[in-house]
Amino acid sequence: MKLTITNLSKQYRRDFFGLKDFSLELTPGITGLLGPNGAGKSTLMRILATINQPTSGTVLWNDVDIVKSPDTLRAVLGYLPQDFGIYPNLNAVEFLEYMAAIKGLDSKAARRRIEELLQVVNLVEAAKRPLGGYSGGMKQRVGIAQALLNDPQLLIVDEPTVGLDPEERVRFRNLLTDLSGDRIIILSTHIVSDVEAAASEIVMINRGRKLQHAAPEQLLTLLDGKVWQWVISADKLPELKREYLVSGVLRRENGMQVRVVSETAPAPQAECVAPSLEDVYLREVSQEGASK
Ligand SMILES: Nc1ncnc2c1ncn2[C@@H]1O[C@H](COP(=O)(O)OP(=O)(O)OP(=O)(O)O)[C@@H](O)[C@H]1O
Repeated sequence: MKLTITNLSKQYRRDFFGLKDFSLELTPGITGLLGPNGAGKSTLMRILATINQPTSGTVLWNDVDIVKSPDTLRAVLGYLPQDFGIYPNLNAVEFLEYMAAIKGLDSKAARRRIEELLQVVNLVEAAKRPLGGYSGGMKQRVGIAQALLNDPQLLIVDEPTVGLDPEERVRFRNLLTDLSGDRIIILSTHIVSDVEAAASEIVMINRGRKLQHAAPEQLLTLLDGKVWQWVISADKLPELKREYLVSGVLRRENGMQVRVVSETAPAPQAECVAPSLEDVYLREVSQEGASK
């Protein structure tokens, strides 16, 4: 089972590409697609979900071209789009039955699958309540349930934690981890903590281009010996930000504890600390365009 993306580009205007020369090979497990707003994440996911067509490049699902033969992938695809709309007057069972019918599932098999899925997403008790009264997290769990109706081999979830409170976000992350098994899951987000625990591989993207693709622990090694921490007085912060990439600031009793990414010690009292994925992400996004 593999998804092979080669030199994929999507041109929106004469001088603007939403995605540019993007190549990637994915195998089972969770891949976190991490990038700021407007980076090109949805553009990529909509092409992979066979909703949009690329301007150039290819996507192969087990060596079959998904642009020429979209149905091969559609049969085994689950997709939770960013702007997933629910029907507020339907309850979860009615909604899932409706989605199963759209997907062409046999109604008896669908009923069994819906019962199973309501357990998986922990919505058995709320199953007969109208979706309009659900919390953000519950709506996203119904969204995942509809994406899982056909037991997909490729599951694409686009910014699923937007609008969720911290507890719901953790619950949703755990749910995805439980689902990983023998399928390819692509999870897009601009929030580092959404992917650092769950994803076995992370792809960083900005301005339509791939910046990095590696396991989280490999990415951390990029900044070994390059993250520094010390305390400064608050009035020195603007100057520090002009000169260095400041990846974190914490208020302390004796001033501001700053975290800085720098090749060499930025101050005599700066202590070298272990890099975080957030440091790597900020460095990649800020360095992009500059020479590395
Ligand atoms: N249909 C379109 N026509 C023109 N430009 C578009 C279109 N769709 C997206 N874009 C632009 O392409 C770029 C990438 O957008 P995309 O939605 O893929 O980013 P994203 O990483 O998913 O960010 P967000 O989370 O903010 O949606 C953005 O600059 C966006 O404005």
